Amino acid sequence: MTAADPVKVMKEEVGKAAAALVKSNSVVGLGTGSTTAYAIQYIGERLKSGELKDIVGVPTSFQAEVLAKQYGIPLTTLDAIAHIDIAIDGADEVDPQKNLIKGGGAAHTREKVVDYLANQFIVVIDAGKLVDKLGSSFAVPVEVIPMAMTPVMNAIKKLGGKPELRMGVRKAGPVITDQGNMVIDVRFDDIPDPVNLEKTLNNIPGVLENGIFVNCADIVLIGEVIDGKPSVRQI
Ligand SMILES: O=C(CO)[C@H](O)[C@H](O)COP(=O)(O)O
Repeated sequence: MTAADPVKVMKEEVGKAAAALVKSNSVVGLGTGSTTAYAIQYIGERLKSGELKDIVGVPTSFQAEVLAKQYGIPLTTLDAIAHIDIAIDGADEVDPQKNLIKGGGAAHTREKVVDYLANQFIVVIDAGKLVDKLGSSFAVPVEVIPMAMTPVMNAIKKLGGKPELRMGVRKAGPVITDQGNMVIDVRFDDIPDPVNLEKTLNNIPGVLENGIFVNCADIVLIGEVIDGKPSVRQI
């Protein structure tokens, strides 16, 4: 028998813990990525068992929509609801102030809309996503409308960033977002002020949204494996 992948174990454990926080009669923002996929699965299982009743989901991506349908979670849109009670979403980096870099799945634009609207935003990560400073291990994803690609890249270089167009895997050419745009991944040697960088990037004409999320996460659930046993702690 092969040993279970510890990162997968952490993701499942933390996804399950987040799903347990969802209450009946609520509107739930459904995030994107492999960790949130477990939360969606367990929300679906709680619905199926009757433990959870009358919830509707707001998906943050095509992936979340497909998974929600697969696990029997009814869906709605932002036009049909007055608020979102809770959103569950992953992250690529989390700093001690609970600022995030998101967008590893190129879904950060819709994720930002849904996660910021939620009364409670729960971030689900494995312990490897914790960093002292944002940008230490992950580039900042920036969604750009295709005709503005070159001027946006030039503007980013002037800010000291190193931009790289995200390319598809098992697809020739760039990654195309759910909105039909492209993603530039930007490495910064240092991000001393994430609040300011988020605004500065979004002010470049042609940028739709970037993956820095500040002052937004309420709870971060962290999946860990300690002495071979999976556990979840929160900050
Ligand atoms: O921001 C995201 C997608 O745009 C994801 O939430 C983030 O990339 C984390 O993904 P995973 O849980 O697969 O590590």
